[in-house]
Amino acid sequence: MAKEVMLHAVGIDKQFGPTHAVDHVSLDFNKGEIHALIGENGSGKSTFTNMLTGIISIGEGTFELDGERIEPKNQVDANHHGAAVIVQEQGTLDGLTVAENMFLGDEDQFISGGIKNTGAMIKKAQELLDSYGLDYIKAVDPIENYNFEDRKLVEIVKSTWFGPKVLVVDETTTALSQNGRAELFTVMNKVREDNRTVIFISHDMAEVLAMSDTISILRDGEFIKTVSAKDVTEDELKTLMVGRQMSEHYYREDYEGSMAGDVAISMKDVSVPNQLEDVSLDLHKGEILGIGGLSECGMHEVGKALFGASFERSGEVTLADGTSVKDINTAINHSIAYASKDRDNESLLTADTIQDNITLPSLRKMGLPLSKRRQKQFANKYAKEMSVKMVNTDQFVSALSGGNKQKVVLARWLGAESDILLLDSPTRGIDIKVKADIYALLDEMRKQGKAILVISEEIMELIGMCDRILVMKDHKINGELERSRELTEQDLIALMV
Ligand SMILES: Nc1ncnc2c1ncn2[C@@H]1O[C@H](COP(=O)(O)OP(=O)(O)OP(=O)(O)O)[C@@H](O)[C@H]1O
Repeated sequence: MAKEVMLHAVGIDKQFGPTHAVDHVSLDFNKGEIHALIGENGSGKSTFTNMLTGIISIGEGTFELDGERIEPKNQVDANHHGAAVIVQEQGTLDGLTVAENMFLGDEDQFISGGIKNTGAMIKKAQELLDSYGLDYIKAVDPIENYNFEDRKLVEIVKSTWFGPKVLVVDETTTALSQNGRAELFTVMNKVREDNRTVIFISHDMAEVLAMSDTISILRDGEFIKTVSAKDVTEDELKTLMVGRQMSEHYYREDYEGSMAGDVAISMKDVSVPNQLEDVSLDLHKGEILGIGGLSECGMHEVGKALFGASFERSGEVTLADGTSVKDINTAINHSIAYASKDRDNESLLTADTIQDNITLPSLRKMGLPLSKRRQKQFANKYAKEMSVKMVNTDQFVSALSGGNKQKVVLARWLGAESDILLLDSPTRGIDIKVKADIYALLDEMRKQGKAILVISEEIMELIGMCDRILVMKDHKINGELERSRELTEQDLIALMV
């Protein structure tokens, strides 16, 4: 039976100054399907869907949703027309409760006689959270009480409870752990079963093939092709995205024992309330140490604790020379790099330029007086090394695509020539081509004797890149696995649950 079209996009176009982000794209999305939109970083995926969901205005072209032409003025307006989005970065606002975030712009339903019935709003929000199995999240709490993943789960409820006709899931999976992903996939499948539509943006080709019915490819803002998921392989998709054949190599290929040297940094009996309980570990020079686990296991706090960025930390973090790392300043002064999972809030100065972001921890090294020309050369060198897709380094970081922001974070620490790298979700939102480059870079740094910690939700990344993997459960280390050809996803999962 021929499928009915849910969303008919004709000649959709957007330019940002010299950047032609979306170039006259015409595309149909059917009812009852999960339709993946794939392409390299900066290929225009988010710009296309942001026009549909009211985050930015439409440059040119028309969207017809279920027979109605829509031109959303903002996200709330888009919701009212049946288009919703779960964004790549933080989609909830500080300073509001969970309930207020869920009904932001839609509070009218709780107002009668000019008075807002807050109790009714909290009750409805809690009922919705409970119905998604998220009863541990309290509608009445300030949203700041919750971590990045929980806030994403709130956003999933916020974006779907009213049954949107089209739901955009923009590179959300990599912000979630295994159980968070399962929750998201349940929601996506439900949208499909209800004969509505999901537009699914992801850089994980295995996930794209497993989840979607149809796949459309964008390259440099242009529409390339739509294929049926059952007729295409991962390699064919990669070739379509990149425009040339990709090499087979991806992860490290050596399995002959680790080259690990002396301990570079260690943590002993470190506890952080509700996050870590008596965690001890050694990170050696010349090794990549992986940390994995399910959400709430505390793994993201390990990076923060080592970087001196935890609140209320007890226990010791010590460098090889005996220095105790108690705060961020000490960490930076001793050449420690840290990339947070919450990129926009904790890793980047989004209101500053690419140059400022890249040079920040290296300014002292450049010496006084600070030469503008040197700073520019420095930023250019490392932005180029990470293939940041940009107009130039004077561009604001806020104007970059998600994956390109992540490249700026990595360019900064590459430039700082840090000896210890603490990388939380280092390839989050990064396309396959750059991912391969980052893996090669990590391997090179390891060979140079740098100590590298990789905290990751990507089990294959941990298996493929790490010399050792510590698996966490309930805020403690639950087991250690050595690098081996025989290691499987199941070995890690068994220690996570
Ligand atoms: N507000 C903006 N101002 C200037 N340029 C922008 C802006 N938003 C996006 N761009 C540019 O438009 C292009 C497309 O970006 P977009 O975010 O749509 O890519 P994407 O395919 O979603 O990438 P990613 O996979 O990294 O999320 C990029 O070159 C980006 O730098």
